[in-house]
Amino acid sequence: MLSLNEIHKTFYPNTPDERLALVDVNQKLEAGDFVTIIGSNGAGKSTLLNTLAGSIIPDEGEVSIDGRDVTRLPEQKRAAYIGRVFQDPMAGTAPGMTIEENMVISLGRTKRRSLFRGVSKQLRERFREHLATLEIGLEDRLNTKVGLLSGGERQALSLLMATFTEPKILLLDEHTAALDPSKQELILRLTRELVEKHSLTTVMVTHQMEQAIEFGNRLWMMDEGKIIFEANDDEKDELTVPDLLQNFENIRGKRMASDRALLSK
Ligand SMILES: Nc1ncnc2c1ncn2[C@@H]1O[C@H](COP(=O)(O)OP(=O)(O)OP(=O)(O)O)[C@@H](O)[C@H]1O
Repeated sequence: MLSLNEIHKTFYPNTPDERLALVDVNQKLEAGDFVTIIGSNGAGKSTLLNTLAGSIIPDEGEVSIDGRDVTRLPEQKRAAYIGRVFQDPMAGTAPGMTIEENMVISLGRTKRRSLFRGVSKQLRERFREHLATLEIGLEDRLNTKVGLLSGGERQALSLLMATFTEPKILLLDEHTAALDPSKQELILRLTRELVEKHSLTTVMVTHQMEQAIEFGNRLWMMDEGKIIFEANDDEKDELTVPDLLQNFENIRGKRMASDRALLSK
């Protein structure tokens, strides 16, 4: 359903600041696959996610979703296929608008719907039902401005907004990294529930290796723009954090340099 063919991306080519961000990335995901991505500092993880989202256009190669070449489809047009949750809880929602208005906007991303047409009783009920599944009481706060919510509540709402429209692909960009441990747990529980409920094809970047092992059926390890190691299904289930670190050393002949990964191990 998602294929990445010979993707290359270099920032500032042919200058002293040249950075190889993606080098010959070839991968395919089947519908319902959940891949976690780990790697060293500057390995290209964010660039890969941005390439999927359409905020970065690769220099070479092709991204296709369900057989459609979307390589050059701009981010706004690709939004109908893609749900995304960022590291910063402030990034996925509009603080000056209410929960209900934010949900209308996320619906509008996928269906042609005007914010100004008003919200029918039926739609409001649907929003309420979705919010109730989060089990944090947001269903009773439809008219609360999102800027008043806590970081965890806001990230839960971002996650709901990114998933209830049933995108083809869900991108999670270290989406628990800025939260304290109890809120991380909440967001991870909701991630699991929402991905299962909507059978979403999911790509999750994380610095926490245990999270990368625990979640999903596939794992990609990146370094210097390349996917240097992958593990699928049973093979992935058997992985441990020391295995991952050892694999990195065996393949690259050096230790994985990831400040955050090592700190959060
Ligand atoms: N907008 C940009 N302009 C110039 N260079 C960039 C840009 N974005 C990324 N890079 C460079 O591309 C390489 C890959 O960066 P990227 O942010 O994708 O890595 P990452 O794996 O997400 O890193 P980290 O885990 O440290 O956040 C790095 O060398 C980085 O400095």
